[in-house]
Amino acid sequence: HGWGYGPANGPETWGEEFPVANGPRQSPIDIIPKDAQYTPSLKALKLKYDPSNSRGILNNGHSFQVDFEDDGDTSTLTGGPISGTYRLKQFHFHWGASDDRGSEHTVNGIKFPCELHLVHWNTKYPSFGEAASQPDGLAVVGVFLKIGAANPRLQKVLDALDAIKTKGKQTTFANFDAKTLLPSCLGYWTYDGSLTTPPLLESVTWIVLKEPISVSPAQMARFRGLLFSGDGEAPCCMMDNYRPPQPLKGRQVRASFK
Ligand SMILES: NS(=O)(=O)c1nccs1
Ligand SMILES: [Zn+2]
Repeated sequence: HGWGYGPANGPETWGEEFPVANGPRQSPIDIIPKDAQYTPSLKALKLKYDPSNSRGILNNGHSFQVDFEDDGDTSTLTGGPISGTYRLKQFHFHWGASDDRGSEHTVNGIKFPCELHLVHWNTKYPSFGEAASQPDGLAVVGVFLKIGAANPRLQKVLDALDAIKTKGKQTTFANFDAKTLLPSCLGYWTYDGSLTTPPLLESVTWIVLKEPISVSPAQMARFRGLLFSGDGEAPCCMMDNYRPPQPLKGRQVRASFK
């Protein structure tokens, strides 16, 4: 059986098959705002997403993701700490079994109940796969979800989950504007890191937004209705699908805001 989040195949075991798990630029990390270097030369994030690029929503057995058509430069990330143009490939979430945990990045050791990742790849490379093996290949925007009022922007995503309950299920997911999932303020922390799931490739420029978006307890319960397991297998609830913070190993975290 492959990697997962259980006692036998979870984050503490990933280094056996993926030795980079103990590398110099692993993610996520604990962000300590007072240790972040305010860098006025950091540009504002420019996110231009075309809703017509959304394709489908898939339960991949580790999380669920919304996939985007990335054959052209219609849904892109530019500005921020990166140079060039990065294309939106997919977004997905990580969450906990209860509202006291679930995020991958933490802030002053505080865990959020959920974290959204918008995954982009550098168009200087021919494909996502190629980019994923390059030190400047990927840029992931992380957004914290904080318990509060129900978030109407999540509704379309949540309503699609009943159709992808088990591993491998997917359904069409058209005309979704990923921009609606972003908070109003785009202030961010940024650092050099990795994928937080195997193969844990050290190719990600992380851009973690300071302002969370809201999610209600009832909405969180719907994430937890998904299954890690496939149709006909013993049902295993999809929750606690997060990697804990990794050693900073001397890396600097920069802030786009004071
Ligand atoms: N959780 S993550 O955004 O670092 C990621 N892992 C694999 C593809 S994208
Ligand atoms: Zn992720």
